[in-house]
Amino acid sequence: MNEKKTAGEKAAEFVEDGMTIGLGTGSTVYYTIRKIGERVQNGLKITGVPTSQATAVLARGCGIPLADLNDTDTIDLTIDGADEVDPALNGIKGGGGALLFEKLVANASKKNIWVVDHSKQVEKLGAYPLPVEVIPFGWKQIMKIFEEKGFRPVLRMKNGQPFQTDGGHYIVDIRAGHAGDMVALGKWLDGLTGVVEHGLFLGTCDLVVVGDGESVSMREKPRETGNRS
Ligand SMILES: O=C[C@H](O)[C@H](O)[C@H](O)COP(=O)(O)O
Repeated sequence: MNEKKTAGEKAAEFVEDGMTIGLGTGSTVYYTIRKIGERVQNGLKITGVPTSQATAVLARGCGIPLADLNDTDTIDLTIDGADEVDPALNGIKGGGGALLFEKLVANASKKNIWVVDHSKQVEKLGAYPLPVEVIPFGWKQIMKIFEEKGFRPVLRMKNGQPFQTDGGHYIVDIRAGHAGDMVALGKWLDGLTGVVEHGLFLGTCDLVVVGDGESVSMREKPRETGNRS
């Protein structure tokens, strides 16, 4: 069973006529975008706000009308993937390098749904390498800081060159498992000069749709979960 497909397609059912929809990035939301595209061909009227160049290409190919985030007042719903999700629906994102645009779109959205296969569910965040987007100038200085903290940083590469995000930045993947308090880690990263964004999405997700074997399950954010960051 393709759990990414079942979860991704299920989430497309939340899209309603007239909505502005944030379109996430990755191999799971791919199926959501394809399904939304089918519904658009059958008369659904929506506007999509893509979170990456790859998603813009995919969505355009599916016939989904697109708008830039700068030309969008409110996004009704964003559907996106995730690399890890904990029981409070906090997560790590950015395995595909789209975290900065994804966070901007998510923060502008009234509701956020994540689509994942069952392997992405974890009790505690941090086993998955946490992507940190940094400016290319002086990136080695930031690596040093991460090394001193025991985060074992790795500059993400592609075809023998540093991987470049759609925003023109680099990604440093760090091992954050031992950090414990992810809120504190997020705040620390927010305050580091040269760090543009990080892949901790805390309090962002309202509903997760999980592909699990033959079935799909859904979990809502617990009420006590704090503000987005
Ligand atoms: O930068 C990429 C995004 O955060 C993706 O949504 C995330 O990596 C999950 O992707 P996938 O569904 O391909 O596992």
